[in-house]
Amino acid sequence: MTFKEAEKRVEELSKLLNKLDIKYREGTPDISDQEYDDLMNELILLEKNHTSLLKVTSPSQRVGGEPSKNFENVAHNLPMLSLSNTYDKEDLIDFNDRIKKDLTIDEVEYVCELKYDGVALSLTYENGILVRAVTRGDGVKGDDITRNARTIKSIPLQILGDCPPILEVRGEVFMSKTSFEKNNIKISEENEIRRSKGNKEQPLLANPRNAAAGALKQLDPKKVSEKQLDMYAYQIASEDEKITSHFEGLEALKNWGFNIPDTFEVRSDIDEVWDYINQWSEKRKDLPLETDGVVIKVNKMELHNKLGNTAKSPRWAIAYKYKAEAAKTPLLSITYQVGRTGAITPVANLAPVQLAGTTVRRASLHNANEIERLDLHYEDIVYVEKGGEIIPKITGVDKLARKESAKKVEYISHCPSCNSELERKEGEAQHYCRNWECIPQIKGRIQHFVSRKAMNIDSLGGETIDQLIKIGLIKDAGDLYSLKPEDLNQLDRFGDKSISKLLAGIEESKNIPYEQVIFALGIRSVGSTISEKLAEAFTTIDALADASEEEIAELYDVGGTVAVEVKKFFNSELQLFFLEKLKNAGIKFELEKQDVKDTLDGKSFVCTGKFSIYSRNEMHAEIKKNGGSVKTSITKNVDYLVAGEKAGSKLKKATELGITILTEDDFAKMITNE
Ligand SMILES: NC(=O)c1ccc[n+]([C@@H]2O[C@H](COP(=O)([O-])OP(=O)(O)OC[C@H]3O[C@@H](n4cnc5c(N)ncnc54)[C@H](O)[C@@H]3O)[C@@H](O)[C@H]2O)c1
Ligand SMILES: [Zn+2]
Repeated sequence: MTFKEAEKRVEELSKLLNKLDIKYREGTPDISDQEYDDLMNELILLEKNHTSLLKVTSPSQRVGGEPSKNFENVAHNLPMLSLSNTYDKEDLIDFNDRIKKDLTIDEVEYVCELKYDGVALSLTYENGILVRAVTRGDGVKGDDITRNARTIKSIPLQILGDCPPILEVRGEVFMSKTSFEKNNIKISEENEIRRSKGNKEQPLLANPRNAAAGALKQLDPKKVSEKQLDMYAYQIASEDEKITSHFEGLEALKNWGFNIPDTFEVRSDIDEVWDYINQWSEKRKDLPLETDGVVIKVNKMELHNKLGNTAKSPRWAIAYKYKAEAAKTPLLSITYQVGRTGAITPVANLAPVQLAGTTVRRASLHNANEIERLDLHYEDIVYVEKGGEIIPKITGVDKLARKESAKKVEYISHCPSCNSELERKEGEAQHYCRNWECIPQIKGRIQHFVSRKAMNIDSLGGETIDQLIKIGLIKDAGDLYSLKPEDLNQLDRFGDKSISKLLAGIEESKNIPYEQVIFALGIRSVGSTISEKLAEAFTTIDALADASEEEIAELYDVGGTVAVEVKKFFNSELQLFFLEKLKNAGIKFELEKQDVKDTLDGKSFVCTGKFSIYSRNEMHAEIKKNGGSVKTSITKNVDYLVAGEKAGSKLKKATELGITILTEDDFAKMITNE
């Protein structure tokens, strides 16, 4: 490579790495970590061979991100560095050889720790009290997020026992796999409500690391606490003569009350380090948090000082990273699936590739925007990664491998099943087929109807539904209730046992409670949470059918979109025909009364302000459980206003209208009949 070529490549790589950093921090990396690290290593090598090309602004010289404008920026006592990293055993051997040579010693003892996948945080304690928590930022200065850090349970606010008057501890803040899942379930549930109100949905958390970073930067400490973050400490960064080894440091941290996992170990040479790496390569998947490698640190503190740091990382440590669960494979074709609501989902068919122990053949593409975002072309080589979902995700495209003749993927304009023209509303991501009789939609509606959270007829599988539709035995789920044994005899591979099992399942579904029946109807925007709310408010199907749009929209957490969809459903001839069949079959179209007490005697309530005993949702649930109803706005028909702290305009209006005002205590007494 000539100097000119090297210069050009350095510039190219710097630009690319800067761009990739931004996408990575946003939680939507364009490429896998390993590929990023390969590009970084290429840059480092070029800069090493052509020292005049090395600029202080190069990505190779920079640590992490930038401090943000939302928090006070604080300079670190000692810079918070990154770690040099490798995916190869060879590099570990080189690392060990170099240390031995530099220090002219024969043996080096190491401590191995797992590399926790989160964000670095520095904690300062003065006389044992936590006074400051600062993020890594650009390595020199970071964000003061002390208030947020205090909400993390595994961060001690006060040190146990004796400690130096000034103590700086560094560690990794992370979101456990369980919290990550819980947080995403919560977002999905909240999205159901947002959707129902026609509000914008919140994106799901991309991965635990990104989620932890995002949570730490919330401005409201209460929001941080809700995210259930954790922290593992991994280093004492302040002077402490008593501590002569990293191992002793970790033990001291443990005794002072820090959270230290018991996965760290002392290893007496590099071969033993390699054993540790192998030992954890699979086992780490059972740990409560994501880890992406092993950090290998020289044990003796005195050697740390002798070895010192580079601009970006300490010379006494290295990270060995496990190869990411990502793969590269050609895109073969795209299939467009039609869901029960007519929504179209594009799915990428891939050349089979091994990923995290399974063979991957398909990946979800979500919608036209996603295809656009990836700038996907036919025959592209794509990167697939396995996240939390079952179906892997395409994270990027190898644009360098793209053939010049490759054509951009154009989204379909007509339904792949019935050929109706597709519709896409302004501002919506999804395309829809609007043909009611489109076969996959019929099948989807029936599958939804029999699903576990709906009518729970698990003896009816997808293939059987296909056959029943094909033979013409069913057009909708209502027809299931008139199926006879002799009808089912016509099905392939469906013996007497299967027949009686299916019929029994159908029969049992007549006991499914009303709120689940509402969900089973498959009204758009009506998920299981909304179904429960509708069932509580309109205790029979006729009451629901007769409810006005305003009455539905007025229900707490329900909103306009649901109201429109419910009305649309009950105004549709086709749906009325379907309902008639269900009615004749004896499906439960009424709420069972046993759970409802009549303590509140049908009175209506509005709740406003901040409460200390109940959350708003709990209070609403109590009202309904005790036979009252919940309204969202004050009118003269409201019986009570329960006013918490900072009640505001509703309190004023209620007072003007002479509505009885209750405190939270009054309310609690009322429902406990005190
Ligand atoms: N895919 C992409 O597009 C993309 C883009 C940018 C960065 N990245 C990835 O991010 C890396 C750079 O991030 P980085 O600078 O935070 O480096 P890093 O995350 O690879 O390593 C340094 C960090 O490891 C953490 N750590 C975890 N466990 C530790 C332990 N036991 N002891 C000490 N430290 C521990 C510390 O917080 C430390 O700051 C790159 O190497 C790359 O893999 C990927
Ligand atoms: Zn169609």
